Amino acid sequence: MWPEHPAPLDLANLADEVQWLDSSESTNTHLAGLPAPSGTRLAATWNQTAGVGRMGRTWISPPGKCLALSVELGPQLTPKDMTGQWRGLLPLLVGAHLAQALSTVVSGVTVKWPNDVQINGKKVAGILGEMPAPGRVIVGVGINVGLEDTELPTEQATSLFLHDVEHHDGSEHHEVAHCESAPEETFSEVVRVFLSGLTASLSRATIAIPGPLWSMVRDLVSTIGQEVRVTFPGGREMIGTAVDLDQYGRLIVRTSAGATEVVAAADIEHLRPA
Ligand SMILES: Nc1ncnc2c1ncn2[C@@H]1O[C@H](COP(=O)(O)OP(=O)(O)OP(=O)(O)O)[C@@H](O)[C@H]1O
Ligand SMILES: O=C(O)CCCC[C@@H]1SC[C@@H]2NC(=O)N[C@@H]21
Repeated sequence: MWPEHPAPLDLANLADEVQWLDSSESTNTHLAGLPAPSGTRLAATWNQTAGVGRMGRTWISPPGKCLALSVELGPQLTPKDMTGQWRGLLPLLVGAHLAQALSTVVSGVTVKWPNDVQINGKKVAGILGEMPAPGRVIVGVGINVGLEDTELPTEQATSLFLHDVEHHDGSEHHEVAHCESAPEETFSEVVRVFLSGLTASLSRATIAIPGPLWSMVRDLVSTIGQEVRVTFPGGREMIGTAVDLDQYGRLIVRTSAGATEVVAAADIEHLRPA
């Protein structure tokens, strides 16, 4: 069972400043309200009461069941030009590292463009990048950890608990729980893999994104190759096949009439494999 009151995670040394919060309205908003840090700053809680999602939506986090974690990248890790290649690629890079970390305890993890992490096509985590002031970048992730099926906010959502990973010991048999360690220990390790991977990638790539990093991201984006419905801000819709990701993290979509559209911001629905 996932504990009703999970213990704080051990996030020591994962950022220059680490704040574990008993509760927070929104860990992103919490960090944005603090003065800019001189290094990286991390805030996390099991009890986020007014989580913010993409496009002003609500992020639902039942108490004790959903990890809310935000990191302000700080001067050393913030990409120098957030108007160019990084704008679209940063959320994808975060998603790719989170997918890799979750893959240590469950199989079938991919990234749905632009910013959802899914297990077998269902959303297990969402990512929200925000720039509260020029040069400040905060990346927030909400991970559905202990939700039972009656607690899922939508039919398209899932949780790690539903994949039996709360005691996972890192062995090959992802669907079976064998280990004696506390679920919080397992999950602290997942977060450690996620943040250390993200930090290492960012420290290698503050100006442009190296090709191998872009390829790593592209390989995890399950949207490529799918037939998709694209809904642009404003409501225009388009159906086509997502054929690739460009160097700016935009999705290339080809319609059946042969037109190609480069999509920078939109909601995507996977219809069926093309
Ligand atoms: N804990 C949560 N887990 C999953 N989805 C959530 C949660 N809380 C709120 N939602 C929101 O429910 C809505 C429906 O989720 P759905 O999986 O259909 O994704 P979507 O519309 O493709 O989402 P997105 O716009 O983030 O890509 C989304 O806006 C999603 O962000
Ligand atoms: O899929 C989405 O719409 C993005 C959800 C992002 C949720 C996380 S939880 C931690 C951080 N704090 C927030 O208020 N939102 C992000």
